[in-house]
Amino acid sequence: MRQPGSRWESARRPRWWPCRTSMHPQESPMPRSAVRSPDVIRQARHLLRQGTVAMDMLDPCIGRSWQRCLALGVLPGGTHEIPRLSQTELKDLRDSHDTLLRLSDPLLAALAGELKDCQLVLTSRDATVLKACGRRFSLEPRLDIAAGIQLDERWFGTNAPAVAMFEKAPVLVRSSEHLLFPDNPVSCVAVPLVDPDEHCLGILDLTFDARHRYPEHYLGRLEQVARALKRDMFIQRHETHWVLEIQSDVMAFDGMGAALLAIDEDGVIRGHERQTIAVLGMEIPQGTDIEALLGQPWARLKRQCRDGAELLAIQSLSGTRMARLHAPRRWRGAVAALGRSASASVADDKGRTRPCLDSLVAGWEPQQAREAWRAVRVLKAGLPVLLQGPTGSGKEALARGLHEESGAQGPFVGLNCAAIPESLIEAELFGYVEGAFTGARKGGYRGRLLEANGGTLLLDEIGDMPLSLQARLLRVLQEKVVIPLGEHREVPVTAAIVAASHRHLELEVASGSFREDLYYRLEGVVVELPSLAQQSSLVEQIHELWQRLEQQYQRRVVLAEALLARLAAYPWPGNWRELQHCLETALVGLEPDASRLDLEDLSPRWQRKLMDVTPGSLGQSAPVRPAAEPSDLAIRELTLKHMQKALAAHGGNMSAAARALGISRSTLYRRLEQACR
Ligand SMILES: Nc1ncnc2c1ncn2[C@@H]1O[C@H](COP(=O)(O)OP(=O)(O)OP(=O)(O)O)[C@@H](O)[C@H]1O
Repeated sequence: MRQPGSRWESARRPRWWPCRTSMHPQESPMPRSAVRSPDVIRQARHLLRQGTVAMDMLDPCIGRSWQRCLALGVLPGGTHEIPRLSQTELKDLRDSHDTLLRLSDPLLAALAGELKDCQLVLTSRDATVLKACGRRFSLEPRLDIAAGIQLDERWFGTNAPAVAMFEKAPVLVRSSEHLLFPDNPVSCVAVPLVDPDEHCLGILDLTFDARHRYPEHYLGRLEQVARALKRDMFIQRHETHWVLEIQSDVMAFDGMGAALLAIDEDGVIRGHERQTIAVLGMEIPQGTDIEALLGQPWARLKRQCRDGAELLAIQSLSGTRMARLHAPRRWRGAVAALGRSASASVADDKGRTRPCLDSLVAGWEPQQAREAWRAVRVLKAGLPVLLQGPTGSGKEALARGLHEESGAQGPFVGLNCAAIPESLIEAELFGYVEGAFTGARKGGYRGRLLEANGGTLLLDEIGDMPLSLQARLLRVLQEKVVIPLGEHREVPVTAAIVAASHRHLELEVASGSFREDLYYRLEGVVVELPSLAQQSSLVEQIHELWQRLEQQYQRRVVLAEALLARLAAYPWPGNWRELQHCLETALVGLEPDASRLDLEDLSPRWQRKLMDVTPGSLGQSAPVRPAAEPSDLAIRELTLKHMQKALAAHGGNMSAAARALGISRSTLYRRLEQACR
């Protein structure tokens, strides 16, 4: 384990230039401005040919690299081949760096989209290229930087990933400092990527035109990415905890010098990142109470986070600090990462995020939404509710939302009455004892009703339940007891029942296929789910769904405005299911490095469908949804969302966000101002 203060702890060093880690006053008596100038480096190369590394003329980390190369006999003028891994070796290497590749993917995709004129290179811990994307500079073929090439100094001489690996610090290598290839017109910056324990995972490198005047900006951007990766890993490691990210400085919002604390539900600190001690200027023993540290009620901080006030001002020993509270995964949705309320969605056990009740009813008429909230209260009181709506309108999603909102401690259990043969529904629902019938499981089966005890049972497509079972179900609802098949005694049922159907049950009653008495028992609260075409804020809803998908697939992709407008104008006959399928396939089918989704990126079938619908023709294509006409307000909302998203994706950097949106910085300012008016 490395000690605090080791060179991996890049975020603790002051941000000055050049090569802050390796600069040592005694080593470089020349004025700082002179070191690294092309003339001085030329003189140093001249001396190198005579076997001397002129440390006083070079940036110290470059000087050390030249010394290593000299000792290895790697000298300018060589034309040898540079080793590359075979496909099998490369696959093995990539497999052994799986975590790095997976976690860095969304960050690199965003960076590649932002820095189009650069080449972005991710290497292994020993500087072998795992992945290269972005611009390709036309260098000699043997220098072509592609996956599998080994950038070890033994072959490649001085280069940024290898120097960063040795120095364990961010580095800049200017074109003429590349020992073997001084005439290549590219400079490079590289940073080590480390995990929260300061273990090196790999190196991130950016190669760019040597004429660029401010290479340190590139280095700063890479440091931000390295920091974000480390933070994401910490948060992921503590996914059941709250993570409080405290900025080192009240004015700093880039997260570079932040302290990270993992806190449990009761406010007890369960872990912290190494640099936290330095940032807060104090030891933090495990088990410390966060309230004692901050002098602020923990419950209030959590509430603020749930209410969406993610950026918090907190008091610490050294004064006011800005902090960000990340909710545990149970609460966290994609939106949380992008600066919205953390309670808009919940994650299921497969890591997919699901909308919560608030967000499910966001586009509904107020009266319909009120019924959904009434249903929560009714369920809490132990009475059944009925959900009715067209296929794909989200009945099951709503049932889950009601269950979560009701605060039930037991599980959510579903039974689709249309999906199981009539002969099996009875056993599935009511359970049975061992030997109750031929083929009964050894030990019997509790049945879904009892499995859901203390929680919620969704009886989906209840209109398909056989009439004979409807009578038994009615008894369960009235008496709150069940008699499993082959059993003689009654077993209490404490599950709340949600029934759902796409059929109009009142009509089914009239036609005799649904029992009238059961219908009356269920119709106390009927929530009618609107079709997607009847919902008002479709733009917003598509946005939220997109963010959830981004979270699920760990990608950051901007949805082009023109495409979003078309999606919002499409009538979606298959409702949420169709919309979700369209967006999900679009996202997973997108090139791994793409950072934006346009109409042209969709499958030809979807392109054709969406081409036929324009926001202008919306009135004709979806007459039932006049509210979805892209009003000024909707367009303003859409624009604001897009800009906010781009800003969040680029850590608040206006220039980078403007570039990603394809507009100038001043236009971005102007549009933000207009949208917020
Ligand atoms: N408000 C919503 N926001 C985003 N996705 C939703 C929403 N509602 C439903 N979905 C998604 O749409 C799909 C269909 O939803 P669900 O199964 O709940 O519909 P349903 O009405 O029960 O369908 P069916 O009548 O065919 O059983 C699911 O993948 C669900 O996650």
